[in-house]
Amino acid sequence: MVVLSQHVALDNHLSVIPTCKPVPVPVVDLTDPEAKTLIVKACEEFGFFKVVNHGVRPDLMTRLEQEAVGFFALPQSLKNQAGPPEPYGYGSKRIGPNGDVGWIEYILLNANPQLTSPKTSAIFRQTPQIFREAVEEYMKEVKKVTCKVLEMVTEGLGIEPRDTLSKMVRDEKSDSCLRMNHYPTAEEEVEKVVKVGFGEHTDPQIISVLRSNNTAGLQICMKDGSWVAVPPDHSSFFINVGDALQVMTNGRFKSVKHRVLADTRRSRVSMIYFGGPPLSQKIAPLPCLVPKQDDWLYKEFTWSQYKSSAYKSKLGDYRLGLFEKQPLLTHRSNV
Ligand SMILES: C=C1C[C@]23C[C@@]1(O)CC[C@H]2[C@@]12CC[C@H](O)[C@@](C)(C(=O)O1)[C@H]2[C@@H]3C(=O)O
Ligand SMILES: O=C(O)CCC(=O)C(=O)O
Ligand SMILES: [Fe+2]
Repeated sequence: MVVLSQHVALDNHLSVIPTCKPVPVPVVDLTDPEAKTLIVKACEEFGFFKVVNHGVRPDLMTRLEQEAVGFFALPQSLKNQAGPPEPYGYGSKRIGPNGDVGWIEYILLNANPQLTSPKTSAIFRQTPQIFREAVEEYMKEVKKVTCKVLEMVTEGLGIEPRDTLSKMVRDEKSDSCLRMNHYPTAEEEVEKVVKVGFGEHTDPQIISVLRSNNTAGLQICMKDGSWVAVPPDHSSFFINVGDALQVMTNGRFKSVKHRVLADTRRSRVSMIYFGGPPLSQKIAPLPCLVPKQDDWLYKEFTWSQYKSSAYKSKLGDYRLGLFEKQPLLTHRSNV
């Protein structure tokens, strides 16, 4: 694998990074009786894996992709009517509220259909009814995959009841969202060096379920700090462990750092379902995994507290730092 060198500043805001070689990632067949064991192993080792035999119809995935491509092909002035995102709506180049930028345009939607915002309505005003239908149907299906994976996680870890995690996503107040990203093609800046589409970060939620077209670009960070390219596969889902799951497993699962580089020949279109808990949900290490509070690496917080602090952070910040417990001093009687 090519060792990555330092980022190079470009126009003061976009970075360029040399490419790195693709490596195979763990693949889990959801119909395999061993799936839950393989999922736990992948979450411990990588915080990332690919899922096949997930049960979502391919035509549903391609329909949503086509509709998203249709939206991104609209005149800029029309798309801008649905932006800037707050945080839902249409965004271009700017990611989040704190100055992050990327070679990207996107739509961010709340997964709860009752929580529409003016920006979200503007997206659906610009697009045919079939777009809204494709979004709704896709979200229903991808939510099932999310819950199935979470139930395999709890079973694999011996957590009871098995819906301990999935019920947070199934809850009608679950704070899940759907993001559709479009990374236009980008010329090579210098030899083998391309633009950053989405800078390195971890996802805040429980798990993220990603589907993309067959254009490369996604990279994940390994435990030793090296970056590896994930070969795209338009018929599979890629699962990321998010910060909330890292906390609930007391750090046994790692929230995977990842990023997207723009491709030089083809545009990339991805859609990611972020499975999140309700705002009032308390997040802490699960007592059945870590019964003694003294052993908890994190303080308890609500998802609402975590979200507010995440939205004050920059993309690449280590957001869990604020919620880590100070290591206990060993007991000394005469101090
Ligand atoms: C820079 C930011 C964008 C983000 C909110 C944040 O302040 C930090 C976390 C970012 C992230 C990463 C994963 C998802 O794409 C996202 C929707 C999320 O929940 O956290 C984005 C946020 C965003 O784009 O609004
Ligand atoms: O577009 C992708 O492939 C990944 C994007 C991502 O990491 C995100 O939206 O949080
Ligand atoms: Fe992400």
